[in-house]
Amino acid sequence: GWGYGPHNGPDTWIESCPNADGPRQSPINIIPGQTSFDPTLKPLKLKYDPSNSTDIINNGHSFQVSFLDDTDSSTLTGGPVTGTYRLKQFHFHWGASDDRGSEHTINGIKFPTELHLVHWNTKYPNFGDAASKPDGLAVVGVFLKIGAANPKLQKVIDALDAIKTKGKQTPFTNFNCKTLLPASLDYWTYDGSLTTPPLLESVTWIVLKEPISVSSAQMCKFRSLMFSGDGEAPSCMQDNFRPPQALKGRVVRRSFK
Ligand SMILES: NS(=O)(=O)c1cccc(NC(=O)NCCCCO)c1
Ligand SMILES: [Zn+2]
Repeated sequence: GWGYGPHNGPDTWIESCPNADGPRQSPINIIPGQTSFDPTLKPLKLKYDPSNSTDIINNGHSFQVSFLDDTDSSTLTGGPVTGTYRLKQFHFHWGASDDRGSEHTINGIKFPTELHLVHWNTKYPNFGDAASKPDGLAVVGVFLKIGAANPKLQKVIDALDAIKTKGKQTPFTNFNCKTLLPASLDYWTYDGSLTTPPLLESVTWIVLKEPISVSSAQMCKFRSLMFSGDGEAPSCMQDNFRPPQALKGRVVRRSFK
């Protein structure tokens, strides 16, 4: 199946995923000087209930923390979206070294890792259905830059030992996602897609301008995960990012002057 290696990486995805060269693919390079301030954009409203987190899993492409999404207790409203989007999961993308790893870039600058908080539109019955609709998903992207160790990440980092290989999962309760957000919720927004196959063009992207911090040592812990499962040829989970895709005439709006 698809992956991030030389034989199954992003440049090969077009072979089995025709969306790969579609009109609204993600990620993109954001050029702040070419974005358009939109005064009609509302403030982003993120409400996260720590009791909704359930478990953390190594899915062979990243690790993700999943949430109970049977009520409106963890939601995204306002911002560029209409209606209510429920938090489903969050995950990260990162590099083999601190000089790369993010999927979105700013003026061509790569961050060492990028957090994705994935939400689905409650006008649809569930995530899977929403993922096939043009207004089905909203993903908040948060850049992380190298600095002091981020204590808010430590609970995630400490759980990684239990999910080293593909398919492993472990309970992960009472996690407050709010602690992973920067002080400012200023954002860029554009119409895009999932950044992994099936590359569905159903995502309203909301990329926060302000990064949060992560230390090099914490990044090493991310890189200790494996793409491979037990009994498979070992392969370190790193460079699990898709590079920026063509803008194809899309406008990137910003919520801040
Ligand atoms: N990286 S991302 O665009 O935020 C994103 C968000 C939600 C789902 C996905 N991709 C997928 O679910 N792909 C299906 C197979 C992935 C293995 O679990 C990507
Ligand atoms: Zn992602």
